[in-house]
Amino acid sequence: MLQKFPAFAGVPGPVVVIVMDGYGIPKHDVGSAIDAARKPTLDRLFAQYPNIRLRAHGTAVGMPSDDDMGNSEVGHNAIGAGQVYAQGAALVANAIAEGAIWQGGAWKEIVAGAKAGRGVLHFIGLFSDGNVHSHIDHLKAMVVQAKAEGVKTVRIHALLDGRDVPETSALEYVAPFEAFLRDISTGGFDARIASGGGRQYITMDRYDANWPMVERGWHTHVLGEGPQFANATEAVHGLRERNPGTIDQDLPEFVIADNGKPIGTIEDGDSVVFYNFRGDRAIEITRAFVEEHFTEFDRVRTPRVTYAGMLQYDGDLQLPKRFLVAPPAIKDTSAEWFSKSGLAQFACSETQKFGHVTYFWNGNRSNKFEGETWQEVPSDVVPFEQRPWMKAAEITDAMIAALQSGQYKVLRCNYANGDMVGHTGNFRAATMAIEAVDLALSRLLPAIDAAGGVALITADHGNADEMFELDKKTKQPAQNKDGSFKAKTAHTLNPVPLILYDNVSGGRLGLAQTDTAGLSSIAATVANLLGLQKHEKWDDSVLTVK
Ligand SMILES: O=C(O)[C@@H](CO)OP(=O)(O)O
Ligand SMILES: [Mn+2]
Ligand SMILES: [Mn+2]
Repeated sequence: MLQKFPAFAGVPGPVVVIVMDGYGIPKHDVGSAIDAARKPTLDRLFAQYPNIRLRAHGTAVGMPSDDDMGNSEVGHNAIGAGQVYAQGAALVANAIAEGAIWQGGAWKEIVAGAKAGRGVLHFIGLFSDGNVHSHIDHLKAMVVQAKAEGVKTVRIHALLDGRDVPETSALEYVAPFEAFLRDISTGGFDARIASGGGRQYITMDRYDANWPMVERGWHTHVLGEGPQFANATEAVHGLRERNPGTIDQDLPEFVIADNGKPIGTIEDGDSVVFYNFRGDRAIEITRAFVEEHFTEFDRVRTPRVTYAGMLQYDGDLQLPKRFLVAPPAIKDTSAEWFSKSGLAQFACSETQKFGHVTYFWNGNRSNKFEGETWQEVPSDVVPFEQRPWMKAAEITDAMIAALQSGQYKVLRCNYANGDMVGHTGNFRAATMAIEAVDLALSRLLPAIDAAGGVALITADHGNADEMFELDKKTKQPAQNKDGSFKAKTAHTLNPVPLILYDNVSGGRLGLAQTDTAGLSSIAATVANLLGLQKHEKWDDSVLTVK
């Protein structure tokens, strides 16, 4: 049990944490869909309620450097755990720098597995330096090491990004990498990109939102089915010609073939490394490779392979069993300790962010703690610029019902809009996304008042706050040749707000802006609002009490 907090007995009603995914505090008003949005509720909150800025990127959320933007995994881990752990990006980079990864049993089995079969090692993963799901430098190091250890053939299945990096930057990664592979393919070693496609079109679905994406990925990588090209550079050019205006993340699949024969189908006895370190978009394809009885789609042919994830993606399900680097051991999360303190908790989001408020929140674990209720609102399967309101209204309905039930003392939800629509690069839709969240808040907050509760309104990282690429030199929005601004689809480095919506303490409660205030300050702040002290492992609360 958490101890009583002497300074404050706790609010009479529930404490609600509202995460506005992808809502950063903009530095530039040009290109900020948040500034452009009409948002009377948020404007009123910023004007009338205590609010501070929280660090949500870089080392404040366990990323290797402060040049790394935040993302949902590290953000929700930090919010839920109240602690900052060195995250996958940092753990893998260190394991490679120190060579520990090559000493691990999993890497040895991957190499031995490939050598015992046809000598083929496949790498599947996100092909960029975004450092949200993966980093291309990790892939490069593994290819070099595989050659050094006598693997004969490497085949890479490259998921084009354009979501964590500029929207049409694929060739900046593909062309130099193909040159590198050509250079290293000497002395009987043969390494090539064998297949690929846009990350939002094949393979990298999450939270069971769109299994046909994964099925397309399987057909591409494993079975070698799809439009054929001579190499990946030509594939990107060719797919762009055939799909004008389509940005990298949405490009269709491609297969590299010699004389009509795919060069990289996955066969019995091969080894396969899925080299993303982040789990949400790695779990479904991993299941397709490792599950004996698999019913999500017809695999047609199921090669017997030695499979490893870069990390273990789900600690409860042990998925996958073989992994190259141990994931952060996230312990003593807020949900665990609120549960041990006998508090009933409610978590809600739509499919696209459901795992964020459950699995990431609870330290990459798919099991509930006692007293937790999770509610998923099914997401639409559409390009979200076409429906920027997404499921904000339905999430709000579910939250209001949970509040009215009187059953829950701690509630949390995530509104996906600012992020998912921000990733489309569509400025007008992103302003509507923020307006949808504002409207949702205007309905949710009165229900919190009626329950005698308070809310902490925050975000996990920025996105809609910068919808244009900034020129690297001038730091001003970059322009296309025709004078239009270059759309930006990635997250930002901006801080996020923390607003304390409190109509119950009579002005006793406030928030302290400290230099270290970050997403990991939220768990302790929630505890204090509940009249409890923080767990000793959690970072300090930012609540002030008069
Ligand atoms: O869509 C995703 O996978 C990432 C961006 O790569 O966004 P978020 O971290 O907000 O989930
Ligand atoms: Mn997010
Ligand atoms: Mn995002």
